Amino acid sequence: YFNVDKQDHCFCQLSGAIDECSCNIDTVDYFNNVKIYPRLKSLLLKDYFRFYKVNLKRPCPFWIDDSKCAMKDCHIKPCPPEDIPDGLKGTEKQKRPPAAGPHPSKKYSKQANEDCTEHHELDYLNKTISEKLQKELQLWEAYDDATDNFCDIDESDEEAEYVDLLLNPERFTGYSGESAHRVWKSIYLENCFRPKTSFSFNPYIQSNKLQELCLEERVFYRSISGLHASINTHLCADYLITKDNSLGLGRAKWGANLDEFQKRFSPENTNGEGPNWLRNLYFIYLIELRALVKAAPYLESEEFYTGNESNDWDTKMAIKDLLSIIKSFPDHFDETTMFRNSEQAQKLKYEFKQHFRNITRIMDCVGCDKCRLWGKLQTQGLGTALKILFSGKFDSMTYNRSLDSHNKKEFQLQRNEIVSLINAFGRLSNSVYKLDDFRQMMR
Ligand SMILES: Cc1cc2nc3c(=O)[nH]c(=O)nc-3n(C[C@H](O)[C@H](O)[C@H](O)COP(=O)(O)OP(=O)(O)OC[C@H]3O[C@@H](n4cnc5c(N)ncnc54)[C@H](O)[C@@H]3O)c2cc1C
Repeated sequence: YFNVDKQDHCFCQLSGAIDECSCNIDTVDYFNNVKIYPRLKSLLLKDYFRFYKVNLKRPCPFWIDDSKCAMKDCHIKPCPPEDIPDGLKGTEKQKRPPAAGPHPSKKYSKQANEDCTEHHELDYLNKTISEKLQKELQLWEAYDDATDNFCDIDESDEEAEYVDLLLNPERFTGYSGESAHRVWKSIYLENCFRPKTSFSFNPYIQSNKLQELCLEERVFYRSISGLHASINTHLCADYLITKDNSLGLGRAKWGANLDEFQKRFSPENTNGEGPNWLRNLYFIYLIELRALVKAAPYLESEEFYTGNESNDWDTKMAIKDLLSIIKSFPDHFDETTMFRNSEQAQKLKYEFKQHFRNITRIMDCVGCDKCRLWGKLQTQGLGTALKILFSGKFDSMTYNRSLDSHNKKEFQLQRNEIVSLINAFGRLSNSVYKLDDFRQMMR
């Protein structure tokens, strides 16, 4: 009578409070499945969010990747130019922020000083700025923006192309083996903070060692592990069911694969870790949810321009509606407990950012185009969320204040950052929703 069905193991440990947060799994399940998921599902069909600009040809900066994806379906179909809304073609004029090198002020400070010495009347505060200096200031601003970023931004990269995300859904691709493991290994081994007593021969981190890490380090690990859990949930939820190759992939049958899900997440198959990984999925969900509420004043004033007035208006209204629901969530993640004041905290924040940037670069080593596309999009989305939470630029926004153009400029997010943020959150929302399907299938 008390025997818990063995099949239910992935879920019986998945209840109660979410680590580092004050809310629990059931609250998120209900909030997501009933309120967020249906809204995001229709929002992500809109043109503004559908086209993502990305360079999938960047070589892996860390090793030579000679992998081949196991399936033909790994390939990406880039968008024919005529399918891209006119308004989006115009965004290419945005400038790529200079890559972090020496601060431009170093390069320009001598010149700037020379300009200033011309105005030496003692009390006179000259507020005019020469055209030349204005250009320099813009460059400084762009530099500051670039150093706030948690990712390298592809948008203005000359080789970047628009990809229609609806034509290239994230699902099972067969990408696995040495190449996939090398990417995950390198993420956990070199780019996640590691507990001191973790075994050097095991690149993966055991959950019972996490208490050896400080809060910020745990947050970093849980976010990455949550992203990994989300990717693997998707490949189980949208699996190639019909293996008959004669059907051709266009006509193949896709659907949920419960065995695959249990293989990846049941405690028996994962040394007890599966439920912790799923818990981390809820954690990253809360991180991105909080970022959205923090950036709400900015997003509410965004035009979502694609050149089609009525579509753009619908998108704007759908975003407002989504954000009003997100604001009603009772128990948001509290990022103010992180990176508190001390000099050491600043150093930690710097490391956090560097580690994360490295992870976004590792995405260029993913040896399957479709996985690379979604890997890049989701890490950029998470990077944008972290920038919103920790750059300090979004701290002083209040919900009631509509942003004037000056304010807006100060908090500038590029189109691709917005697209990746909402799509990445859409992926997490979809994973939480799909977990419920698996839960039902096990009953
Ligand atoms: C960026 C990226 C994107 C991918 N996208 C896709 C895709 O769209 N479709 C597709 O079919 N495949 C995709 N893959 C491949 C997929 O994630 C797996 O790597 C592959 O299916 C092999 O799975 P595996 O069981 O060997 O374990 P992997 O998922 O490769 O995991 C390796 C090891 O990591 C540990 N681990 C597993 N999950 C977690 C977690 N959540 N948290 C912490 N540690 C964990 C375990 O010890 C495991 O043995 C992607 C891989 C990468 C790197």
